[in-house]
Amino acid sequence: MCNVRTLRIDAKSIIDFPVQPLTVTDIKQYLRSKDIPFHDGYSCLHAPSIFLEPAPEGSGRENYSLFIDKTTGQFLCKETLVEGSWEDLQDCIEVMLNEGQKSISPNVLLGFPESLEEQEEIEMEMKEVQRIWSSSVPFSDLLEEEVQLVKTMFQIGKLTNATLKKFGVRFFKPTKSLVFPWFSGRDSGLRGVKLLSAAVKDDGRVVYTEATVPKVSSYHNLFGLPLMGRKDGEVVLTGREVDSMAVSQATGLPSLALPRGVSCLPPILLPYLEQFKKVTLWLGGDMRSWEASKIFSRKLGLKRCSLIRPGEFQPCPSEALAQGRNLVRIVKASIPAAHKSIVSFKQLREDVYGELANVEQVAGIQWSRFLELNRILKGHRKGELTVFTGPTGSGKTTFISECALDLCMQGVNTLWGSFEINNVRLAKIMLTQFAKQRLEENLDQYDMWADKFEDLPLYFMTFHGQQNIKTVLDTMQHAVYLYDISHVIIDNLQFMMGQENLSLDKFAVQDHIIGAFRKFATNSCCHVTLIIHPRKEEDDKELQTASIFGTAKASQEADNVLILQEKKLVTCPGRRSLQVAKNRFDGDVGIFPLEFNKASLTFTAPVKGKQKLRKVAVDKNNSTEETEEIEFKETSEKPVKSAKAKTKTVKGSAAGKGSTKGSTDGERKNQ
Ligand SMILES: Nc1ncnc2c1ncn2[C@@H]1O[C@H](COP(=O)(O)OP(=O)(O)OP(=O)(O)O)[C@@H](O)[C@H]1O
Repeated sequence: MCNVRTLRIDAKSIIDFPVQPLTVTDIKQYLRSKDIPFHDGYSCLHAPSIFLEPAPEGSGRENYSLFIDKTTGQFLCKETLVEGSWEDLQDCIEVMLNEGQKSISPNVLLGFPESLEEQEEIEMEMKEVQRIWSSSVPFSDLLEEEVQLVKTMFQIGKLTNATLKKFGVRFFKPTKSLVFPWFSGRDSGLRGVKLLSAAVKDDGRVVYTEATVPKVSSYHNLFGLPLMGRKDGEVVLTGREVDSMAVSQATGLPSLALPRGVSCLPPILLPYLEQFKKVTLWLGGDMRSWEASKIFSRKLGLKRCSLIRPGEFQPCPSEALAQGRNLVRIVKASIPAAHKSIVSFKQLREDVYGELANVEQVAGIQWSRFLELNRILKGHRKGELTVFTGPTGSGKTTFISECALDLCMQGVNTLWGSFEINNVRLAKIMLTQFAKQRLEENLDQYDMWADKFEDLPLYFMTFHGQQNIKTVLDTMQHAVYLYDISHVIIDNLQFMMGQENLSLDKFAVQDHIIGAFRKFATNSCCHVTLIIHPRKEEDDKELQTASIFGTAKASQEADNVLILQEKKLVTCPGRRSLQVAKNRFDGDVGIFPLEFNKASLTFTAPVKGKQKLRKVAVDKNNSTEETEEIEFKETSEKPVKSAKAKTKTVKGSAAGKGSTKGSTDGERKNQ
């Protein structure tokens, strides 16, 4: 039944996914068959909550607080905060109707027992949230010089104290962090905090780091939510808390910040955005934000979304405020997200300009371990299809694993379809490459590396062996919706061949499958890397594009063709090189040698000596004993580089080992 899971190999990390994908028609038909009224919203259907006593008939107070995601069927009752899968909801409705009731207690699902370990973790996290919050200081309690210093540090000099107060922002002295609270929309209870810290690097750059409690995978704060009025019909969605405050202060418009910026829009947040007839996405000032805003607007419903195109005069909101720009005018100049399929150059002209003016960003994410790939391919771009081949057993999986890991460590949300080797083996390879050392010999470091590894936006399909292409594509689509996946790796294509129509010849089947992946990559704005075996060649011959198994379709459809070349030299048996045989982006092709390191399974240099944990500097004067154990992610330079700070004393705080289950965005939290 379930096809996607995160690394943590336990039942809770599996997402319910029906083999037959759900359609909105199925959901509507079911609700109608049970006489449950509903409205058709933007991303969700709205129905009266079955978890609340129904309002007296004719009172007009019917509470449509149950939101059912039109794509997944996942539901959330905004009043009781009960949430769960479509199957859970159906079960609840059946039980309710069987008992002849008009509502059902939220405890049916709320009471779903978490494991003892999970309960303890949640409790510990909540204590940590409270501890940080109560030892943080409201801006009104800081001396004016301190306020100015903090504002300078975070480049928010133009934000007024009144705005900071309105959004409930505080300052946590021990780590010199801004504290953004996560208040539940329902009862204003504190559910979490995000800490933003600034540090000056040796070269004078200021690097901002973020930490959340609870851990980022279960931190679902739409910052600013308690300030929304029931009647507000318009919102400006930003990628950072400081941006939302800038928009709110300068325009007076309601504004919300996404918890993880441009990296994803978890569907669990969609119900909270249903009330807005107009959503303006102003996610930042670079091309990545622009791409993300186009992708997110699909989830939100294109028709109600307008996008702010980044540019010299339209930076991110906080920068616009700092530069004294007119934010009202920028919001007014936003462009509708809904586009016609035929466009004139007039409509494209700004896009073309954007590409010309931002050559580096358009080239995609840069590999940090494979500089030669950057030189030839220029970067990793969304929506492309890469075909990768190489002799049997030459190290294709091992190489692609490191290549994908490199991108994932930089915030590329990644989904693996490993049909040949199981996920535990694959994760072991990746973890070894991540740690750049043989962990078998350093088991004492396992937890430290596994904790960091778990924070990567990395997901695995649980398929093994031969699979049907439609099921695989449906699962990929589902994962793109849930996790904003932007890179899927399929290892390998041959595992999709066996299930197809046997009356067709195998080349036709393969062509059909390649066509389907191509279409998926383009339509979902997701990079697909497809491993295909080569046809049988003589052993000592180098492979070429024409050596890819099947017809020429694979290389025609691919944007990039990569070949792992193996030189059978007696003197140097492990010698491999990577050939870029096709590059549709700018045509550059080339080949470069790879050095394989058997201990770290990497094709790049392993670390020398023992790995050291990075420490986050603390203010000695202010450091209470429990100040350091907070996990930070750098946000300014490399978006998802996680460095964990270790504590002197505190046990079991949020960043400690196993502090939060690797819970997934789509999972039921049973709050
Ligand atoms: N450059 C290399 N030199 C020597 N051994 C390597 C090299 N790269 C990978 N290996 C080792 O070779 C084995 C096979 O690697 P891998 O599974 O990545 O190959 P593959 O090409 O994906 O295989 P298949 O063709 O079966 O799909 C692994 O044990 C791996 O550690």
